[in-house]
Amino acid sequence: MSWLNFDDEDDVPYAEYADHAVRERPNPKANRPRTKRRPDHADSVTGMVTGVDRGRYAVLVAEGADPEDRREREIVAARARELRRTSIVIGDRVQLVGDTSGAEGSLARIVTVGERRTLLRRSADDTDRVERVVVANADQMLIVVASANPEPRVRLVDRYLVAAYDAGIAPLICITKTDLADPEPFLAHFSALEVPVFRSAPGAEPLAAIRLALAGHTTVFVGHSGVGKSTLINALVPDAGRATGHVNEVTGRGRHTSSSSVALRVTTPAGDGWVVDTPGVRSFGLGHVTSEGILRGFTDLAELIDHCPRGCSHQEDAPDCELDAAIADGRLDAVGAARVESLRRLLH
Ligand SMILES: Nc1nc2c(ncn2[C@@H]2O[C@H](COP(=O)(O)OP(=O)(O)OP(=O)(O)O)[C@@H](O)[C@H]2O)c(=O)[nH]1
Ligand SMILES: [Zn+2]
Repeated sequence: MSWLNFDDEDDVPYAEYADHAVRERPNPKANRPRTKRRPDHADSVTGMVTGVDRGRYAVLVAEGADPEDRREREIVAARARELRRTSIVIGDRVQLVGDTSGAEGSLARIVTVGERRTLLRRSADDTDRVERVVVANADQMLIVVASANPEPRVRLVDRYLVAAYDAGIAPLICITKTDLADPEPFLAHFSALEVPVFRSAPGAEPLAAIRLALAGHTTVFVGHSGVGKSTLINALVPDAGRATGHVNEVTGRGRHTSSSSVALRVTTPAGDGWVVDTPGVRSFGLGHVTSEGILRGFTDLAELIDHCPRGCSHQEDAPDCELDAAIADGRLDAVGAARVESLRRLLH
């Protein structure tokens, strides 16, 4: 049940939710406005969004979270009209009213979206400033990349790292298909970052180590198509079919489910964790990230950048950029120089 509360804020007071609380419209036909009902939604139930599909949300209510009905259960809900313009995503903590029994065919109503601890965002591309929310309240990102087939791309991993650091999410890397190619030359690009790395091959999947890293966390899995992300998730969550919050399964709407994001519970000897799969997320534009945010993705260069002239753009043409000096005098080796190149491409 601990997944419901963040470890350092057990028993989130109701006021924490007030920001996004629904303001009920006065009922013009009644003598008194409906807002007289106080406190608002006192009978609401709190849960976590585990699936989203076309205006329907799967919300998991933890065991004991509802004093009236202590069962853990998955509830299908729609959003209250007042929340029409509020995005509700996987990982959101929401409050529900209406039929919260979770019985087949029942539909509850989301009336409040809780304050988000983190928000992983992306843009369609780097020029697009409209951000799309990928997941709320994740505290880790597992970047899945293959040693070969598809060929690993430094630039894509850089993007994931920037998005993670910008959102305050701790990155992890899992490199798959180490049976097909030596992963070390690729991993060398990231060795200075101190990001935990898992190496995986058929029959030698580091499942125990990954499970340990997932316990007590909400981890969003990202990766290019074909890297083996689904293979990994199926191995980590064998009963994914039952535990998922795929709204489609619940609502019976016949839509191909593999493109919708979902939160899956992973049970480990060290406690439960949540895995968020994002199969529909193909591009990872960073149009919404500031250059400071991008720099946060390059912690290995931070010390050098501290010595740059004030207001340095760190671009190729920047006068006296410390990054150029470090490449010239050998403080940065070939891998370091490649990191600078990555940074400069992202800063464009
Ligand atoms: N050789 C090798 N093949 C692997 C490994 N892991 C996964 N594969 C294969 O790679 C292919 C793609 O794996 P998936 O798990 O479907 O990849 P995915 O990342 O989920 O891809 P999408 O479903 O397109 O998002 C499958 O044929 C897997 O059997 C590995 O460690 N080594
Ligand atoms: Zn500079």
